[in-house]
Amino acid sequence: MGLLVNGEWVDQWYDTKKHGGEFVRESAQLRDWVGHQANGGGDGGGESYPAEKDRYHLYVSLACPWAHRTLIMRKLKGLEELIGVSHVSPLMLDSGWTYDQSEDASGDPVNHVDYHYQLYTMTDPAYTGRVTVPVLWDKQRSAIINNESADLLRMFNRSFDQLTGNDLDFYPEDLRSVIDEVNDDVYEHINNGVYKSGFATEQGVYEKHVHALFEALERVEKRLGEHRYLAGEWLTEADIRLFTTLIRFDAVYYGHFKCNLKRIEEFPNLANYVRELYQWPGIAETVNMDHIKRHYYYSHDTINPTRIVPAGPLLDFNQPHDRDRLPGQGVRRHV
Ligand SMILES: N[C@@H](CCC(=O)N[C@@H](CS)C(=O)NCC(=O)O)C(=O)O
Repeated sequence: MGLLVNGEWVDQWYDTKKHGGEFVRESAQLRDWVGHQANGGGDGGGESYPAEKDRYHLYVSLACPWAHRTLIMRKLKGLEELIGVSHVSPLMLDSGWTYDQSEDASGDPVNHVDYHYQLYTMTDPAYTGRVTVPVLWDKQRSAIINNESADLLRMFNRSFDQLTGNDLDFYPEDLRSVIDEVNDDVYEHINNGVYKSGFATEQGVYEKHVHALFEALERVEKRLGEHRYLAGEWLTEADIRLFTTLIRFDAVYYGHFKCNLKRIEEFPNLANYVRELYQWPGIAETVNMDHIKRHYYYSHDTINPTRIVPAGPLLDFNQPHDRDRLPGQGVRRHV
C-alpha cells in the first residue's frame, strides 16, 4: 500500500496520526468527462471528450466497493461491448494494485502495465497522490480521463446512450434532489463510514464513526420500510451506491473493520433489499466474494497481521426476498 510522490512510488500506510487517529479520504484528482457535463455531471472544471466505441477502458478491483459501482452501471447500461475492463489482483501489497495474473488479476491488454500506479504516471509523470481504482482510461490520449466513481456512474448513465440505444435512467431529473440527499448521507456515514471506523487508530475516533454508521443504517432501514428503493418506487444510482457496501458488510466490515453492532442480516428491510438487488438481472455476476474477502483480510496487515482470511460467514443472497410487498416500477427511462 502506498502512493505516488512526484511520480515516484512510496510504500506507506495511511497517515492517521496526522489527523488524530482519523482516516481521511483524499479527493479524486482526475476529473475530465466523457460526453456533456450538463447531464448530471462534472463540476465544470474538466475537459469533455466524445463518447466513442472502444475508446475507453475501465480498470477496477473486484474487491473495491467504489469500483464495483461502475461495474454494475456498465452492465446495466449495456456498455460491455463499448468499454473493456481489466481487474487488478485482490492483493494490494507493497507495490499497490497489480495486474499480476498469477495472483488472479486479469492482466492489462491495453497498456501492458504490471502496476496500477503506472497508469497514473503515464497520465502525469509527476503525479502526487493516492493511486486508486476505478479509473477510466482514454486510449486515444493515453491518459486517465477520470478516477472518481461517482462521476463515472453519471457518464455511464447518459453519455453513451446514442451508441447503445439504452435509455435506462438511474439519475432522473425529478428525483435528483432526493438522490443527492440520500447519497450524501450514505457516502458520509455508510460507504465511507465503514472505512472511517475500520481504519481509525484511536478508540474514541472508532467509536464516534461506528455509532454514526449504525445510526445511518437505521435511517436507511426505516426508509426502506416505507419505500421499495431509496428514492421511492424507482431503482436509481443511490441504490447501486448503497448496495456495494451492504453486500460486503457481513463478510468483511462486520469483522475486519469492527462494524459489529449488528449484521445486515439482522435489519429486516436491508437484508431483503440487498437480496433483491443481488438478484437483479446482471448484478450477481459483478459480485466476487473471493476477491472481496481476500483483498481486505490479506492486504491490510496493519489490521490483520496474520493475513488469515476467515472461512465464514455463510451467506446466501439468493434466498427469497419480500420486497414485492412495496410498490416498485423498476428503472426509469429517459424522456
Ligand atoms: N473517490 C474514489 C475512491 C476510490 C478508492 O478509494 N479506491 C480504493 C479501493 S476500495 C483504492 O484504490 N485505494 C488505494 C489507496 O487508497 O491507496 C472513488 O470513489 O472512485
